Amino acid sequence: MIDKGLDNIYQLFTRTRRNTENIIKTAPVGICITDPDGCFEMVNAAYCHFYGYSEEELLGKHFSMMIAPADRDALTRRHDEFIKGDSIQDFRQECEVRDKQGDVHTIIAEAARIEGDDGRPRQLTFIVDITERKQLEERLKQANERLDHLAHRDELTGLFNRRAGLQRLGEEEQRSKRYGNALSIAIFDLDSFKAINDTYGHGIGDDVLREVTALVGQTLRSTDIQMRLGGEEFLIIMPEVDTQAAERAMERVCEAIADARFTCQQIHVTVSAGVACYAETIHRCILDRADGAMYRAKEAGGNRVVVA
Ligand SMILES: Nc1nc2c(ncn2[C@@H]2O[C@H](COP(=O)(O)OP(=O)(O)OP(=O)(O)O)[C@@H](O)[C@H]2O)c(=O)[nH]1
Repeated sequence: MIDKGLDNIYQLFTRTRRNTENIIKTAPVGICITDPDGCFEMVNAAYCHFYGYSEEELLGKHFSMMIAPADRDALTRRHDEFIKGDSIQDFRQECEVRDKQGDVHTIIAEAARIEGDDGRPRQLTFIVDITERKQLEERLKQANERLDHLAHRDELTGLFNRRAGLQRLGEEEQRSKRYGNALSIAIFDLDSFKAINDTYGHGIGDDVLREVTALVGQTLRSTDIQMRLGGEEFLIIMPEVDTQAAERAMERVCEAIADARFTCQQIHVTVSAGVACYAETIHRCILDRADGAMYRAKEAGGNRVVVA
């Protein structure tokens, strides 16, 4: 009677062990066990299939053979600390790995510390392939960046477009009002640009716009923001710059442009600029004041700066 009971328990124990082994073998996720030195002690079929190695090729080898070189040292250290440490019982990490063919995949590795039959700790790791999800995320990110670029940037010059520029101006005006910082703007426009288009063609006209704005960007401070209002008219926002400094900056811009020659046609270009400073007490919009000053610069013959 007693023997029969023990026999049943033994059968149950054997069946449970077989079931556990079968679950690990047939699990659709890659599972491995690494010893305290980081060498494979067990790999299941999904693990071997994912990496393209046979079980014999993996057992006894160090797990870092699959890790991308850039992550290898950090993950080996992490494995060793995880095996040694007693505070962290499990961890989850995203990393890049390479299969036998050299193809790169992104995986999420989730690990738990278990005790081996020799009483020493082991790392039990489950891996999930997230390569497709990562690629999709990357494509989505690029598409969003492109959309963002199209919505806020001028295609020809790469500068902020009118909508983004005016929004930025509104933000800078609010900041100036709140903190009492100086804020100047300048509007500049290429003189007789129509004649350039008419003489050299629209394509060269486009090149002139690109090259002139690039030169203006180099002449300004990195904190100044240049944007295209439309056509050959541009706005520069100069946060924390007073009227005199803004006037000097625009005179430098005018000079730099007049001294340069643009495109393969060596075209001489001049600009007219109007400068205005933000002041709460003046109710006329800063943009209109700069625009008015710019037209006075044009009327006075161009290639000059007028302060509103
Ligand atoms: N190539 C090119 N030309 C443009 C672009 N946008 C506007 N234009 C041209 O810019 C010229 C602007 O002409 P006007 O408004 O008469 O100005 P202007 O000839 O510079 O004369 P002033 O401003 O009085 O000095 C027109 O010929 C437009 O076709 C562009 O993106 N590329």
